[in-house]
Amino acid sequence: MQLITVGLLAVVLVAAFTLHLLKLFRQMNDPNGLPGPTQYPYLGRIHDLPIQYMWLKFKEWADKYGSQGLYRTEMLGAKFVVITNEKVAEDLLVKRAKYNSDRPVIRSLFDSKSSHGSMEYLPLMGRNQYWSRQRKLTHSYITEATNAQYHGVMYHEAKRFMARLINDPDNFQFWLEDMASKIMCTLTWDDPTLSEYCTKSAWGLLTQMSPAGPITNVLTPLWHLPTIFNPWKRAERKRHDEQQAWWMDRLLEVREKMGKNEIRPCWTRQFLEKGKTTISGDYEASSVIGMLALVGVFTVAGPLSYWLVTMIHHPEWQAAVQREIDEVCGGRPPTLNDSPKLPILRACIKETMRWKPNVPTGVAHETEADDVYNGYFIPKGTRLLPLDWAFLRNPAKYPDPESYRPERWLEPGWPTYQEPLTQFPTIKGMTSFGWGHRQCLGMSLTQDELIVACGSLAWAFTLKHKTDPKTGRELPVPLDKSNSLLIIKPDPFQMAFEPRSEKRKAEALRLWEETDARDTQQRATFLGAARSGYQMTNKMDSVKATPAAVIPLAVLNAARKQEVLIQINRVNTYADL
Ligand code: HEM
Repeated sequence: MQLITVGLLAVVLVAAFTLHLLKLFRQMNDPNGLPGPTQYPYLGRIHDLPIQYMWLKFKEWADKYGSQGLYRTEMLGAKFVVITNEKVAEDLLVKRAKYNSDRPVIRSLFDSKSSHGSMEYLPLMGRNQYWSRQRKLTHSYITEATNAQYHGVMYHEAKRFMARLINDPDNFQFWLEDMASKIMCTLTWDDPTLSEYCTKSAWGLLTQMSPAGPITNVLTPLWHLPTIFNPWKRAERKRHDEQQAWWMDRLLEVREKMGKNEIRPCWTRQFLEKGKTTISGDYEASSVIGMLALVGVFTVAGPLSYWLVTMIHHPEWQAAVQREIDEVCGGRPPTLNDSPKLPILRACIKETMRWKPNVPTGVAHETEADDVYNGYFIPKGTRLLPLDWAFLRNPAKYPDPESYRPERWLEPGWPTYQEPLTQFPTIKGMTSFGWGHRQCLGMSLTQDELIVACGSLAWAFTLKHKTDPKTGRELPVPLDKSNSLLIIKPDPFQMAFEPRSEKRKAEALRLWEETDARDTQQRATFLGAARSGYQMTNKMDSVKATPAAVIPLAVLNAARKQEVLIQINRVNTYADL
């Protein structure tokens, strides 16, 4: 071929590609479409959307383009509609929930939506049969636990938390997460000793699913590199398989203990006792129950950490909460029965969650059908992002939104004030818990746990800046430093937990010794009764003969392990999806 022919061909190709780019550019920036930042072919707006503190950039765009409560953007071909106004969220995610309740794929997880039957992560599942039955099960278990007064577990762990803070205050961040984890492990498997691994496992999954986690969540084509060149896929395979095996081990252990009548009421036992279920088998059961334990760790630890930060920066509100608790509870830590008489505590908790929301970007839904909203076309497959940071900083609803103002929940005249104060403020129904068919199932549990934990902290300690022993200066507690995972928490910082008096310190330690001794005694009595063949008679304690009690356990467990291996292999074959 002559040089001139090659030259001409190159010119034609470049011209064709340029025309194609121009056409794409025009389509992406259609003046009749939703407003939004200028989009560039293929890239969308990936080049200037920071991974760190992504919600701040989304909010900056909201202020510029979101006057109608929503705007559009794209990232490497993925279409987003960012929702910045509660009314629009209500219209799109609640009123049109029927076709706006799917989830987007998370690239760095195998089969995150369970479209191929992995059945593993309820909050990330598409709107499919697994999601539907697992949501029902999760909802009924949490509701039943609430009705059965699970609060005893919270009081017990809050007392352990206080004692740990007295004995080793510098390790407070670990104790805080461990408290949330122990509560979930007790409710799920009746075993608080599992907490450390459960927390580790929870953070592993959270990192893997977050845009700020593996680079393959943003530069998604990298995920498709062959496994041999693909460190992300290999790491995820290891994480995934370990997590699933651990969940299955927990189920098998409970079944084994049930066979010997040695397990107290917990969600896993509840599941195994029930004959009829829509859950397909042990693999799915261990996943839905395991996921329930995990999800209650990283979510509740966020507002609890921000409670510490907030109280240090607002000693006037800390003092108000302490006064209220002292008046209402007469020298003992608050319980949930006191809650109607503790509006200041509830207002400070709610304002902490408004001021420092721990899921600031919100969780994306995905549309399942083309739609037209207020004259704007929203194609099928668009990710709808309810930007919680924007909802909670709406100055019309929250005047002076950048300031911590618990009085907005307590004094008539504020747009958010609601009576009766015995019931309001409540965090239930906050935008932070999401929307429509996908709304969070853990709102009551979160509210109860925060009242018990934050109330106990205010009863026992004054939360303060720590003083640098060398300089005598206060160590800073930053207000705006956090990680950027989907569920955030403040970066590590130092602080002091000053017992409110020697008497209270001694009382906090005594309360822990008392509850610990009682728990040890109850467990021993239960085991003793089980080993002597005594059948528990109350409703929650009646363990019926289960298949595990009939089939030799070793045989059964080997069969179940096989089921896990088969399922894990199936999931591994999704690696190329
Ligand atoms: C401060 C605490 C929490 C916050 C801010 C929070 C927030 C959220 C959000 C934003 C969603 C997604 C909603 C949507 O897609 O519209 C969600 C879903 C979910 N949450 Fe929570 N959550 C919290 C605590 C909990 C707890 C303690 C549990 C359980 C023990 C829990 C269980 C769930 C479950 C199972 C889902 C999935 C629902 C579904 O996809 O159908 N959450 N949560």
